[in-house]
Amino acid sequence: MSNYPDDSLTLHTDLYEINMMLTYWEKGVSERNAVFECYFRKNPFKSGYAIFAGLERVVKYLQDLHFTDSDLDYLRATEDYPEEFLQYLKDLKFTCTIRSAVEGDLVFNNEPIFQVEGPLAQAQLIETAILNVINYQTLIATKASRIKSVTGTDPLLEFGSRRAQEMDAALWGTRAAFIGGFDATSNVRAGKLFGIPISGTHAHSLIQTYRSDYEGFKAYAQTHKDCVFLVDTYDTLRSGVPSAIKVAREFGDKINFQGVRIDSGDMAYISKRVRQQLDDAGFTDAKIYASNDLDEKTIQNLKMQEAKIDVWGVGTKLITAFDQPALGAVYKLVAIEDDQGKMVDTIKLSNNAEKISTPGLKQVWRITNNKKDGKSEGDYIALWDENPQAQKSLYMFHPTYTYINKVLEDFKARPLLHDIFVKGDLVYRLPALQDIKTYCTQSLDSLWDEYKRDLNPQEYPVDLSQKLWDHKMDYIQRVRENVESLNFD
Ligand SMILES: Nc1ncnc2c1ncn2[C@@H]1O[C@H](COP(=O)(O)OP(=O)(O)OP(=O)(O)O)[C@@H](O)[C@H]1O
Ligand SMILES: O=P(O)(O)OC[C@H]1O[C@H](OP(=O)(O)OP(=O)(O)O)[C@H](O)[C@@H]1O
Ligand SMILES: O=C(O)c1cccnc1
Repeated sequence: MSNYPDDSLTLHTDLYEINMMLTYWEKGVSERNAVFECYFRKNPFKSGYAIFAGLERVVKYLQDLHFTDSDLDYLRATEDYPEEFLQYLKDLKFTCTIRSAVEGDLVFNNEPIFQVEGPLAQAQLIETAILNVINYQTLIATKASRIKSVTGTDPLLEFGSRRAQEMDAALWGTRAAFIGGFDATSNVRAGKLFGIPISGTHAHSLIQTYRSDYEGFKAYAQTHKDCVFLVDTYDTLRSGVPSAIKVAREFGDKINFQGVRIDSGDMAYISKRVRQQLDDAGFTDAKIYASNDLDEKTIQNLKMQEAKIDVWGVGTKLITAFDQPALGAVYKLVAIEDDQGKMVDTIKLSNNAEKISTPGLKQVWRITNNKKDGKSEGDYIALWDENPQAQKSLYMFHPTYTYINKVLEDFKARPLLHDIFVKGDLVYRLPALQDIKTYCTQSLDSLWDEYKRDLNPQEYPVDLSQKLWDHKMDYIQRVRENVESLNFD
């Protein structure tokens, strides 16, 4: 496929990032301190929240960030970069400070969820990979959480690998789904690499091979202890389930007859009939598994119809984020060192108020009310030198509709962005995946139901401190005046 001996992730970037690095390097600003922040503008799936995921992969990517000889050979062969610049790339060492939300935490639209501070050229280079990873994994963890919100305590199996957008998406999507609430995956590699429990039944091909449900189930039972039989190959009620029951009776204790899987038809009607058949045969503990293009809407609807389904297998609609294939997180420069060595905040204007970036290095504070079961009151974005923890009361107001406001007296504020790397050194201990999953559940418990409901959730407050809001308005004004004073004639 390639003439090059290695495939380092350092080139997993858009060409324009390296082109900008060249400009910064030629102009002597590549080592200036810069701050970029990553955020998304709308919660995905019209959800009231998102679940942050992707940090582990980003950490591994950054730990190994360096241009290999073959990366440089490739750039030499394709781009017209000066040799001295390639030498600069060769010597480049990652020295940025990274602050980030942690995996499994709740994150919301229009707040920084990942922050990079460090030499401009480096911070520019890593934009693409960071967005690539966080956009996808956060999207899938959120979709998984939405599906989990309707399945409750029913086991939830991830079946998406065959439909995912290629292998990386299958693997890391599965991990994100596990964080968001799935219990197990059919992807064996994800089990090996991440320790996610693996689970599997069998396909229609097994039955087709033996040409009858009975012979297929028998062959499986002769070779496996745990058996879940797929009963819809020919006729679920007249052949599939009766054959499964026959085999389960014949094998008795030799197998662990866990249940049957249905994969087509009207799953409410069929599952009820299947339940009756299993119960009548005395297999009251046998579970009914269901799969077939399921998502949170279908599952909720099936529950409403009192379908007798115990275990849910979900593939395509989860792993491809079917109803919203991109999160749309962006990476914006919010501050840069000037030629006097002083940090200057920057802004990106837009006609659309939502698209105007918020200048300056910031921290996001999650505000909880001590009086109301410790539930979240909202997020409060403040300039880095502010400390709401030290304040007696907190004035929170909507950044656009400022008449929506409240004053909190008895509150806690905890920072959302944690130090991950400090000047290139990893200072964060990556948690075990199970702990991330548990943390995700706890985080969701801290959110009022109004923000969690599937349909038309309330908008969770993501507010700016008064100081930051004033600062932003001041910048908008200043940039406008600057533009008006320009004269190109
Ligand atoms: N009772 C139900 N209420 C709502 N949706 C259902 C119900 N039963 C099944 N579904 C969903 O309806 C869709 C039916 O898909 P489709 O039209 O492909 O039918 P099928 O039964 O899978 O047919 P095939 O035999 O070709 O696989 C699936 O997404 C399935 O999850
Ligand atoms: O429907 P999804 O949510 O995407 O879940 C994954 C699907 O993959 C399998 O079908 P497939 O037709 O690929 O193989 P099979 O022969 O095992 O049915 C399985 O039976 C599910 O229907
Ligand atoms: O184990 C299963 O039943 C399974 C695995 C992958 C896709 N569909 C079903």
